[in-house]
Amino acid sequence: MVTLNPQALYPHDPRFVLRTTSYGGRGLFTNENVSQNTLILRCDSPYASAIFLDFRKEVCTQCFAYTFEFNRNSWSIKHKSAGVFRFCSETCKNSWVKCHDLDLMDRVHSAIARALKQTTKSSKSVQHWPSLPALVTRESIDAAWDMAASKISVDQAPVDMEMEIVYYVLSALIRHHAESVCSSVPLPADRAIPSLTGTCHETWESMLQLQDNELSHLRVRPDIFAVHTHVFVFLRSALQDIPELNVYFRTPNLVRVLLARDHGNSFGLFDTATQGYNEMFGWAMYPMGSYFNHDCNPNVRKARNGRAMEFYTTRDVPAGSELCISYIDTTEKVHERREQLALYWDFVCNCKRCVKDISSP
Ligand SMILES: C[S@@+](CC[C@H](N)C(=O)[O-])C[C@H]1O[C@@H](n2cnc3c(N)ncnc32)[C@H](O)[C@@H]1O
Repeated sequence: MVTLNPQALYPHDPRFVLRTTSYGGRGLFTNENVSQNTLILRCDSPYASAIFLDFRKEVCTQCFAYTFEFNRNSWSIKHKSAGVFRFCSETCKNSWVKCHDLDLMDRVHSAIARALKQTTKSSKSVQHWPSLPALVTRESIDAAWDMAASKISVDQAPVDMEMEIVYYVLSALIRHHAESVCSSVPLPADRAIPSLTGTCHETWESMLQLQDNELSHLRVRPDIFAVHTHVFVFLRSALQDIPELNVYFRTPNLVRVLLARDHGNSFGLFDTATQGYNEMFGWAMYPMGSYFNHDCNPNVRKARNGRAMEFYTTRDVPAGSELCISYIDTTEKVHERREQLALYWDFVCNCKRCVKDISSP
C-alpha cells in the first residue's frame, strides 16, 4: 500500500507545493511570482525509458541524440553487451558504462536472448490468454492478474510493442536494484546514479507516488491487460536465474504498479530539431515532472535537453497559480483537443480556454 504524502514530494524546493485541484487530482502550484522563461524544474534522467525497436540504431542510449538531426543513418559506437546499446560518442558510452552494472546487464541480455529463442514468433499479440470481463473493476483486474500470473511460461514471443515494454520494465527494475545496492553499500562517487544526485531525486518511491491509472486505462483499453501480463510472465521466466532481479517477480505487484503509472504519467521522447512535426522515438518516465496538469493555455513548457527533461515558464506567473503544461497540440480546435485528451489521457478538459471556446465556438 502506498501512502500518498504529496507535500513531502517537493522538499528540495520550497517555491512549489502540491495541492489537490477541484478538477484533476493533484497539481503543482507556485508559492512565489515566477518570471517568464524561468527554469522551474530539471529532471536529469528518466527513472525508466525505452526506445522503439525501429530506432535503436538511431538514438543514443545515453543522451537520446537522434541520427536524423545529424544527417546520419545510425550510431556506430556500440557497447559489447549483446550489441543492443548504441552511442553517439565515446563520452556518452563512458557515462552510461559508469552508471551500469555491466556484469548484470550482460547476464540480463543473454537471458532475454535465450528466452526469445525458446518462444515462437508471432505477428499477433498473445493468444488464448486470460482477459478482463466486460465490467472492469479493481476486483476483476486483481482476479485476472492472479489468473495470468499462474501461467508458468509463455510459448509465444512478445511482439515488438511488448518487447519495448519489456525493455522499459527492465530499465526500471535494474534502476530499482541499483538503488537498493546504493542504500546498503554506497557506490564510489564515479559509479553513483546521476539523477539521484541531480536536481530531482527520482527513486522507486517517487515513481510509486504517481497517480495510478490502471483502472481508468483498462476501462478504455482492456486489450492492454494481455500485453502487460504477457510482459510479466515472459520476464519472470526469462530472469529466473538472475538472483538480483528474480526477487521482483515473486508476485506481479512490482511490475503491475510500475505499468499502472506508465500510462498518463510518462513523456514521449521526440526529436528536438524538427520544426513543427517532431518524430517520437520512445518514451520515458520522469516522476517529478509528472505533477503538471494539462491546460490548453499552458504557463509552462517542457523541453528535452539530452537525457534531461526541463520545464520553463512561458509567461510571468503570479504566486498562488497552478503550473500547467500542455499534453497535446494546442493549435487544434476545442473539439479536436478534447477528443485527443479523452482518447489518450482519459479525461475531459475543462480548462478556462476549453470552457470559453465551447461557449463561443
Ligand atoms: C501527469 S498526471 C498530472 C498529475 C495528477 N493530477 C496527479 O494527481 O498525480 C495526468 C493526470 O492528471 C489529470 N489531469 C491532468 N490535467 C487535467 C485536466 N485539465 N482536467 C482533468 N484532469 C486532468 C488526469 O487524471 C491525467 O491523467
